[in-house]
Amino acid sequence: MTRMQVEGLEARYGRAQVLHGVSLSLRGGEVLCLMGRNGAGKTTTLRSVMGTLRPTGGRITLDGRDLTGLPAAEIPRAGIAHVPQGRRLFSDLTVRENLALGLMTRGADTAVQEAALDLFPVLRDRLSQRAGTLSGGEQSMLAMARAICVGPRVLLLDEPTEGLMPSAVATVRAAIARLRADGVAVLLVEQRVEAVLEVGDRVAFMEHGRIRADHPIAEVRADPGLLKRYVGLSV
Ligand SMILES: Nc1ncnc2c1ncn2[C@@H]1O[C@H](COP(=O)(O)OP(=O)(O)OP(=O)(O)O)[C@@H](O)[C@H]1O
Repeated sequence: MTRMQVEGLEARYGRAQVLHGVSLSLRGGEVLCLMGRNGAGKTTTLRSVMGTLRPTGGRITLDGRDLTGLPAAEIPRAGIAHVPQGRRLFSDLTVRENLALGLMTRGADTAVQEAALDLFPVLRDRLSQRAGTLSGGEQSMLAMARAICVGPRVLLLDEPTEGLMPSAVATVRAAIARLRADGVAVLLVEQRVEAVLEVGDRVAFMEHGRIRADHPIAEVRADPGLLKRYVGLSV
């Protein structure tokens, strides 16, 4: 079974150290939610795992293989896909072409694309449309569909439902549940508590570039003090 381990990850922007030894571990078929206040380092953690920001310390392993310091292009090939903030689609390329780039990453076959389109049927009608002309919600769904086309063992999602209409939010959550059932390990940065409680198995709370607490979802439900302390939310 898939297992990703992050140990003592450190990262900086220029002279400012932002991650001070982030450790977490994630298994296939599990959704780990990363929560914390603005600026806690959630996005930086995902970027450091993907190698788009080169970590200055620590180790990342996937099923025992050390991925630390690999060029950013190698990380998706190793099986970790990312839906970043801002989505980073190729806006001049069509929906079909964006998905094809996902498929090429690890040589997934078109059945994987069909499965992704089954999760986001709205994209099926827009395969020839340029990504840049999709609505914001459709772009978010395309970014997720493209990541699914990689055929990842681990999927990193940075606030995938941000700015979406309720119906699209439900579609994205259903997709996360499907991936989990298929044994994908999901690391989800999410601000919305109800989303975390619905799709999460565990919550890791970040503060000032460190993981301060890591709890099964049942404990988060039972102890609203955790959300209040680390996210400033009353539920
Ligand atoms: N490109 C950058 N250059 C310099 N500092 C940055 C850069 N990106 C982020 N930071 C800083 O690093 C810290 C962590 O940012 P990060 O985006 O990881 O936080 P976050 O937990 O994802 O926050 P949010 O919930 O607001 O998205 C913040 O203090 C932020 O200002």
